[in-house]
Parts: sequence; C-alpha cells; structure tokens
Amino acid sequence: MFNIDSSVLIFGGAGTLGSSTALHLARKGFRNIHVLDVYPIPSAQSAGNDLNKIMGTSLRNPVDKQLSLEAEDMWSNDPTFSPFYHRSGRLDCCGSPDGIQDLRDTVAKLQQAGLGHTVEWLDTEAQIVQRVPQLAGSDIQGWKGIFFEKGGWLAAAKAIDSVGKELVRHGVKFSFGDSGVFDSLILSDDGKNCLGAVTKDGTRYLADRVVLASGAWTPSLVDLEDQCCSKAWVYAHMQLTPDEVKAYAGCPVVYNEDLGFFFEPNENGVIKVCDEFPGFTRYKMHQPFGSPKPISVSVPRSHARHPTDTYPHASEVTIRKAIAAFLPKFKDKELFNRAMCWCADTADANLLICEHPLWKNFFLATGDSGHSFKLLPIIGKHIVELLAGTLQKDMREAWRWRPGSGDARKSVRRASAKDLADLPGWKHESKESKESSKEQNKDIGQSSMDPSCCVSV
Ligand SMILES: Cc1cc2nc3c(=O)[nH]c(=O)nc-3n(C[C@H](O)[C@H](O)[C@H](O)COP(=O)(O)OP(=O)(O)OC[C@H]3O[C@@H](n4cnc5c(N)ncnc54)[C@H](O)[C@@H]3O)c2cc1C
Repeated sequence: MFNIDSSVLIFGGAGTLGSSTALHLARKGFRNIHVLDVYPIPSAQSAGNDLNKIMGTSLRNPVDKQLSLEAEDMWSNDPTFSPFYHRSGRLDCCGSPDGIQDLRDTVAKLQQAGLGHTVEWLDTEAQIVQRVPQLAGSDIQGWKGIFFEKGGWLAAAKAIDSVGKELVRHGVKFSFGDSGVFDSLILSDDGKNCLGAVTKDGTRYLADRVVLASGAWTPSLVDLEDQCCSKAWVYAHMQLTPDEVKAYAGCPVVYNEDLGFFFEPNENGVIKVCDEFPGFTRYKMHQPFGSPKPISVSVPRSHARHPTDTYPHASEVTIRKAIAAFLPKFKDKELFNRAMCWCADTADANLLICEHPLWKNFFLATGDSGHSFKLLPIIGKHIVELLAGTLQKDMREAWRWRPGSGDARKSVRRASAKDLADLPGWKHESKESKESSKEQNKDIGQSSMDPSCCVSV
C-alpha cells in the first residue's frame, strides 16, 4: 500500500532527479518525505548545479519524445520552472562529413515525428549567419545547420533552487552533510525487503520506500553490476563587457558536435563554453553496498566540484579551440570557473529507474547519460508512478534493471573515454580555483535554502 501517509527517503534529493521526485510527491500531498544529500539544494556537486543547460526535444525513442514534450510544457507553464526557461532558439551545426550526416538524420527523424515544420535546414554559411548573426567572421566554412525555433536554455542551478523553495513550502524534511550521506541499506531478516537506510554518521532512517538518486556517485554506493559508468565533462566561463553583452544578448544556443557549444551571456554578462568529447572516467577501487568484494568503478572525487578541482590541461586546449572557431573575437579572453561535471552513462543512454531486483522497496533513479537536466520538471512524476506501481509499460521496459545488456564504458559518442589518472592539471589547490569557486557561489551555486529548515533526525 503506497499512499500519502507512506514515508519516502530520497538520497540525492538536492540533485536533479531526486529533487524532482520530492517535488512530485509533495505536490501529490505526501506528508512524510525526507530529502537527504551531501549538500543543500542545489547540491554543490549536482550535475545540474550549473549556469545553463540546453533545452531541446529528444527523438531517440517514443519514451524520450514523450518526456521531452511533457518537460517543454512544464518549463513553459509551471511557475516553479518557467522563469528559468530562456527561449533563445538553438542552432545545431557541423562541418565534418559525419557531423553533417548526423544533422541530416536528425531532420529525417523530426519529419517522421511530424515535427519537421518546427526546424529550418541551413545549407550555407550565409544562411547560418542570417539566423545567428553573432557567427559572422567565425570559422564556419563548410558548416551546415538546423535551426530550432523552439528550445533554448535553462538557468539550471536557479531552477533546482526554485524546486528547493517549493519543497520548503510543502514542509519536506531535509538532512545534509554526514546525516544525509548514504552509507547502507537496512534490510529485513530474510534480506529481501529494504526497511530504510543508514547514513555516514550512523543515523538509521526507517521508511516505506528508499530512492537512491545520487547521479554519478551511484555506482560507488550500490553495486550496479556495471550498468552505469560515471564520466565527467567540462566547461569554462568568460566575462563580457557591456557592449559585448549587447551584441550577444538573445544569441541562440550554438551546438557543434565536433567542437562544443556556448550560450548567450547571462544577466551578469557571463558566457559558458563547453567542448564536446567522450567524457573522462576516474577508476578507483570501491566496495558498493551489495558487492561481496571491492570492485573497480569510475567515480567522481567526493567533493568533485568544490573547492579546488578544475579540468585537465588537455581540456583548456579543446575549449580554446571551440572558442577560436565560434567566438573568435573572444579567443584571448581570460577563462574562469573551469569545472568538471559528472554524469552516469548507461550503454543504451536510457535512464536506470527501477526497483532493485534483490531488495523490495529500494529504488534506483539514475543513468542520466548526460542529457537529463531538461527533464527536471517532469521526471519525478514518473519516478513517483514507479513507487506507486503505476509506471507505464514502455517506461518500465526502457528503464529496467538490465546488467549485461551493453558496455556503459563505451560512449555513444565516437571515441572512448580517457581516464583522469592519465591527465594532469585537474586536481590542485590554486588561488585561481579558490577565487573561481567563490565566483561560482556568487552567481549560480549558492542555495537560497534557509539553513534552519535543514534538520537531522
Ligand atoms: C557539462 C555538462 C553539460 C550538460 N548539458 C546538458 C544539457 O545541455 N541538457 C541536459 O538536459 N542535460 C545536460 N547535462 C546532463 C545533466 O546535467 C544530467 O543528466 C543531470 O543533471 C543528472 O541528474 P542526476 O539527478 O542523475 O544527478 P545529479 O544532479 O548530479 O544529482 C546527484 C545528487 O546526489 C548527491 N549525492 C552524491 N553522493 C551522495 C551520497 N552518498 N548520499 C547522498 N547524496 C549523494 C549529490 O550531491 C547530488 O545532489 C549536462 C551534463 C554535463 C556534465
């Protein structure tokens, strides 16, 4: 029996999938929701604690399409989310033969899905510049593009913070720090039922349902039998002058699968640039709950984004290369807040959202595969349906427990991931990284949550 009196623990509840789960439970009237995390909402190490993310429609399969359309509707109409959706439009563009073929495949899929009319094919550099005048003078020879009128970008950390404020209004309980850090499960005597969980400080929490939505940290916490491989991607920021801000205000998101992507400046005149590559792994020995012995899993550093980690020297080269191609006037600008951001890839890029096959009432909500921030408003609705046993069949099938169904270490992108152990430059205590960490807190990462609402029970 699962009803509004049921108690639910959500580990990773200050991140993307976890906060969305808490929100949908709260909106349904559940009175006994407990969010647990290392950091307050928006968690400083959440992949969603970022200046911006791309909003677009995914057509990989019917489940993704349904989720994208539901998410678009909520980003547009729900007051908790709509202030954070910037409809700048998006340009997907490329100059390499493989990249151009991918663009053509996207157009074919859009047409099949009846969405062909929502995009415009840009066959020449002149057509690209007409749509995105900010690319005039950039090195775009031979590029083709698709312009998406719909879509744009999401002010990511602010949107999670907005969820946090609504959770506070609903009276959700919170525990952060050691009393919010997942350690192990409490199982029934026969080992078949999950009765609750223990946190790092030894606190025992009993609950009717336990949800683990701990993103890239999940494979080190519970044995996922190699279904997820955690990988890091990187980004850096640059400060524009007021005149430069005027020139780039309203610029569509520009995404090039060979180079990377950038967003229009935010209200403080900051542009974020990402390169595009297969991600970095970081393999270490860990003994996740359920594993009889230590195993090698890729995991972020425990405080992955705070306070000192930046990115490998190699990323400076590729980010600078992207800037030189699509933002050449800014190629000598200083970069700040260089950072890594961690995701949990699955082999087929579908989420892993299911009840654990061994422990009844213990649920995983992970496997984001680097494209799940846009689902923030809606994914929790379907996770709650899973908890209630009413999740629709195709979602149950796509997100099922599926060890052995593919190699999550291989990227869906074209090359394989390098390990951070082989890449110097990312792990250090420097003045700049401390300063940039402060800078980030000023702008994006700071929780507006009143500390008095954070209880440890
Ligand atoms: C550079 C980059 C760019 C991206 N761009 C886009 C984009 O444009 N569009 C898009 O849709 N998606 C994008 N993504 C992907 C998106 O950010 C992720 O898919 C999504 O945020 C993952 O959500 P999550 O809830 O699984 O993990 P997270 O949001 O990372 O949440 C995990 C939570 O678990 C907590 N946690 C960890 N360990 C523990 C523990 N032991 N106990 C308790 N809590 C714990 C963490 O503190 C965190 O709050 C991007 C990702 C990166 C890295």
